[in-house]
Parts: sequence; C-alpha cells; structure tokens
Amino acid sequence: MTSAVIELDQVSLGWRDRVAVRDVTGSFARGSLTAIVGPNGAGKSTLIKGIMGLVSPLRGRIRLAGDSRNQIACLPQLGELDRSFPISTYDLVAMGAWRRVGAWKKFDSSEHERVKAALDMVGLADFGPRIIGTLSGGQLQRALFARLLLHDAHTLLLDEPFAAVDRNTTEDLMVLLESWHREGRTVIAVLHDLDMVRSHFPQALLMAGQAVAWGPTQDVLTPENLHLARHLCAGDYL
Ligand SMILES: Nc1ncnc2c1ncn2[C@@H]1O[C@H](COP(=O)(O)OP(=O)(O)OP(=O)(O)O)[C@@H](O)[C@H]1O
Repeated sequence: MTSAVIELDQVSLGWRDRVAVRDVTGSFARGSLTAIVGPNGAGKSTLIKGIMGLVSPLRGRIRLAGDSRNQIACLPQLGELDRSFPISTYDLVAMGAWRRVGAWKKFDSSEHERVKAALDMVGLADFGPRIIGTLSGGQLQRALFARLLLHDAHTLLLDEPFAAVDRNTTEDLMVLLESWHREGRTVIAVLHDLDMVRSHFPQALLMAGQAVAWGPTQDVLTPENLHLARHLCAGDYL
C-alpha cells in the first residue's frame, strides 16, 4: 500500500469573505506525479498555498507526513516573484539551500558546487552573476528550477511551471520534473495544458472551487468532468 504524503480532510480555504476551495478530501501518495487543473479562479493556487501553510483552512485539516513542511519545496507563479529585487541568479539558486545551511552556518564549498551543478543542469552555467531582473521569463523559470534542485525536498509543488516559457524550456524542465518523479519524489504541478497533462501526468485533480474529480488522469479528464468544471466556474475557460 502507498502512504500519503499530504492528506486533505474536508478542507475549505478562502480569502476574507470568499471561499475559494470548498470541502476537498483526498490524498497525494508518496512518489506520485499529479497535475492540478481547472479553469481560471478554480482555486488551484489557493490549494497550493494551503498545503504550504500560507493560507489557513477555514474548515477541515491538512495533514503532512511527518508533520513537517521542511520537506516540501514550492515553485511560485512567476508573477509572484519581485524581479526588481537586486539579487544575482547565483544567490537566487543558493537560497534553495536555506533548510540545510540556515542563517548562521557557513555556505561551504560543497554547497557552492551544488549551486554550480544546478545552474549547469538547467542550462544557466554562465548566468550566476546576472541580476535576476535581466533574465528572460524562461531563464528565470530555469533558475527557479535550479533553486528546487538545491532544496532537495521529497515533495515539490509547482504553480504553473511552464507558463510564459518557450517550447524548448518547457521540454527541458519537463525532463527535470520527470527525473524527480523517477527518484521517488512526490510532484504536484498546476497546469493548463491538458495535452501535456494527459501525456506526462499519471494522476490529476480537477478543481472548480471544489474537487470535481481526483484520480488516474484518464478517469479525471473526461469530457463530462471538464464540462462540469467549466459550468461550475461559469464565465471562465480551461
Ligand atoms: N490574495 C487574495 N485575496 C483575495 N482573493 C483571492 C486572493 N488570491 C486569490 N483569490 C481569489 O480566490 C479565487 C481562487 O483563486 P486562485 O488563484 O486559487 O485560482 P487559480 O485556479 O489558481 O486561477 P488561475 O488559473 O487564474 O491562476 C479567485 O476567485 C481569486 O480571485
């Protein structure tokens, strides 16, 4: 039997007077590769924020294996990052080592080698000194993937990792994401490209303010479920 890394028990999440995610129950199995899909405003990012502990449940419970968020790394939506912050690409990536290094320990040569290897792996070997404000959207997304490599977490949450990046970058980053899955990590990604979900993600969670369907991708992404999701988020599009 596979164990759950994240369990949601009748979870509702929201913002002030607005419930964005209603009554979601289910679990992400250890080592699973799941796409969270749904129309705009369906609550996908809110669910990710709830799992990260950035939004507290209005109702219900989110249980994490080992009761620890230390082993969860998140790739935020590009739009949530302040690109005007004057930090180098190297430092952005090195921040992924925070859990190991902390505020006071020395950033030793092995961590330095890890940053260099991560930059190399995402195709940014020469970009270390570049200020992040000078990177293209695709280069910045590569740098954020390198930061996840440094984090070395057992669970990875990615919010629209392929938004606003070109095809080559998407293909390169998808290879990385699949390698994390092969290594036995749990990977959860918010995606809009349903063809990509069908060809790469064995599990899917279809959201529309609530969980419309959750399970094997071919059972979730049926025309009926997609129609229902669109209807529940009337006025929005998949
Ligand atoms: N910080 C916030 N304050 C108030 N309401 C918010 C906040 N963030 C999101 N919401 C609202 O919560 C609902 C769900 O938003 P969320 O960002 O989770 O949707 P989503 O499925 O990720 O959408 P998209 O595909 O457009 O990114 C929306 O109605 C949104 O307007």
